[in-house]
Amino acid sequence: MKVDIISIFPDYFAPLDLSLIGKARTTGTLNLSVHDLRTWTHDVHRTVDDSPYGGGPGMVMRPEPWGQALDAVGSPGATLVVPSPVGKPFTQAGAHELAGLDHLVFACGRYEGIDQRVIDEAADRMPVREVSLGDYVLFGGEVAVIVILEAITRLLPGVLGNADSLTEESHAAGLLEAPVYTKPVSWRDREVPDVLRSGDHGRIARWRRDQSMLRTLTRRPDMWADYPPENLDKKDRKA
Ligand SMILES: Oc1ccccc1-c1ccno1
Repeated sequence: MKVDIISIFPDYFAPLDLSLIGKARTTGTLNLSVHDLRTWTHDVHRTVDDSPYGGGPGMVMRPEPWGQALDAVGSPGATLVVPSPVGKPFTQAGAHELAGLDHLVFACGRYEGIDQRVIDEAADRMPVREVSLGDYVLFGGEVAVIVILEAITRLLPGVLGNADSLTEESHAAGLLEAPVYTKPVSWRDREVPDVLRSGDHGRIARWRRDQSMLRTLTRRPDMWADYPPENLDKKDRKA
């Protein structure tokens, strides 16, 4: 997968040299390039913002640098991803959708945002996805891109050592994952549930499923409401 990130703070992405994303870059699974938006400014001050038409607080990112940056970085198969407070909520399903694409271009907005014409003009020549990480406001899109890119990269073939992790994790099957335990069996007078030490794999699987459903029902009633009833055994329907 080819990924380009455009930002006025390219150094924000130094962490993407680390851990499994760094390994994905080394192996070629992820072909990642980070670009400084100011590359496409031509004034002595390398200006990327200006005051908003109609007045109001703060500054707006100018369209010219963004237009030239997207011209330079884009490709016929590119999808523009713009983290934004007004975007569609980003979900695991969205991560899977983006992970299946060939080329992602991430635009990191700052200040009060990017001139709307940049998004509109881009949408005339490529798919555009405005995505929100949640109902809160950040300084800019850089942190959101790191989150989105991590969610995508772990879905790419060969990145996770054990692909089974992807099928049992939270949100993978529409449920929150069950609690996990490891050694020691007793810690500060708290014991690992006996069922997990029983060796009875059928019983363990049932216990984990029950725990997943209970967690989802109690912590995410919104997810529980969407959980397909056909996925529930008769025993569960009474829950
Ligand atoms: O608050 C933001 C500012 C810039 C870019 C993205 C965001 C945001 C907030 C929530 N999800 O994305």
